[in-house]
Amino acid sequence: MGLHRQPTRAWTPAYAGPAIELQEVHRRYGSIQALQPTSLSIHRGEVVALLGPNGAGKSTLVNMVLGLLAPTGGAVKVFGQSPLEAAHRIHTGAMMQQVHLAANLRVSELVELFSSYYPAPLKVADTLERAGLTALAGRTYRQLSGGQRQRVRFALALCGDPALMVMDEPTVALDTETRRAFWMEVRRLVDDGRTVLLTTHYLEEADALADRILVIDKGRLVAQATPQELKARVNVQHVSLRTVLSDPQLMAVAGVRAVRRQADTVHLTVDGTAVIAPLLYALDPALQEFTVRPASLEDVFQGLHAPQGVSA
Ligand SMILES: Nc1ncnc2c1ncn2[C@@H]1O[C@H](COP(=O)(O)OP(=O)(O)OP(=O)(O)O)[C@@H](O)[C@H]1O
Repeated sequence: MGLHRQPTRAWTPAYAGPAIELQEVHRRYGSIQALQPTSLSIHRGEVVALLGPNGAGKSTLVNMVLGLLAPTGGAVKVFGQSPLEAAHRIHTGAMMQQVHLAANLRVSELVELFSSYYPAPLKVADTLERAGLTALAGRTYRQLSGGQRQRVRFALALCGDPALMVMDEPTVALDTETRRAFWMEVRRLVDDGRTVLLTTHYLEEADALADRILVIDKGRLVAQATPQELKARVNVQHVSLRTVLSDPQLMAVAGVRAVRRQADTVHLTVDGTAVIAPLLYALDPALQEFTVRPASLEDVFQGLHAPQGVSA
């Protein structure tokens, strides 16, 4: 309902500058340059998604923001302080992929325990509610499913009432419904001025959540844009079908940019805004196995590396 939400502003750091600032930050592991020199600024109250494939450098960047990893060079500032100092001052909450928690403790006990580490935690009942754990409060951690455990990790990151929430692939194994509920909760985090930095493989997630998407590939920041700007750059959809139509006939259909065949299936790259099904059915009423897939992360990278867009 939101009516009972408290304006929990006691944590707001006095510093008025950006929540996160990276200046020429880079990180090397031996001969591997995991992150090229990168400069960026994340403002307070912003939700920023770090999007990129496996090994792109997302966790490296996030770990440096959390002070878990030192940069090889450059400066990281969180609320104008060193990341460790910011974490120490309880400005930062971290939801990481791997955490080991006492399996025999109940959910409510875990939240109480973690809350006790902080000087001004949220009320345990509020934390449970915001993480969707109220009904599971009496279960032990051992009894929880993977998705439910993820919600516990979210609760433990939130319970200290941080100004900045950093989340590494927070929804990776969640079903669609739980993922959407989680997105709403993240939007709620920023309602009262929190800043959110999260990593994801899912374009859809970045689209639903982020004010700004940072695309990272092979350790390089290759784009910074709003979801709208990014999608406009990859304005394609993918259509598959079985049809008697020839390649020239398909290419002549409005919106079709490219045709590719794989065994009996035809794959079309189509303008993102085109409504193509009626046109194809008019030409081949017997067509089969028509499926549409929206633009993927793959397309984002293709679009970024080929500014002219997809061509036949
Ligand atoms: N401790 C380490 N020692 C050596 N190389 C590492 C180490 N950690 C990461 N790397 C390398 O640095 C690069 C970036 O890794 P990073 O974990 O930041 O990527 P990521 O974008 O988070 O990937 P994923 O989506 O798979 O989690 C990769 O090439 C990875 O193999």
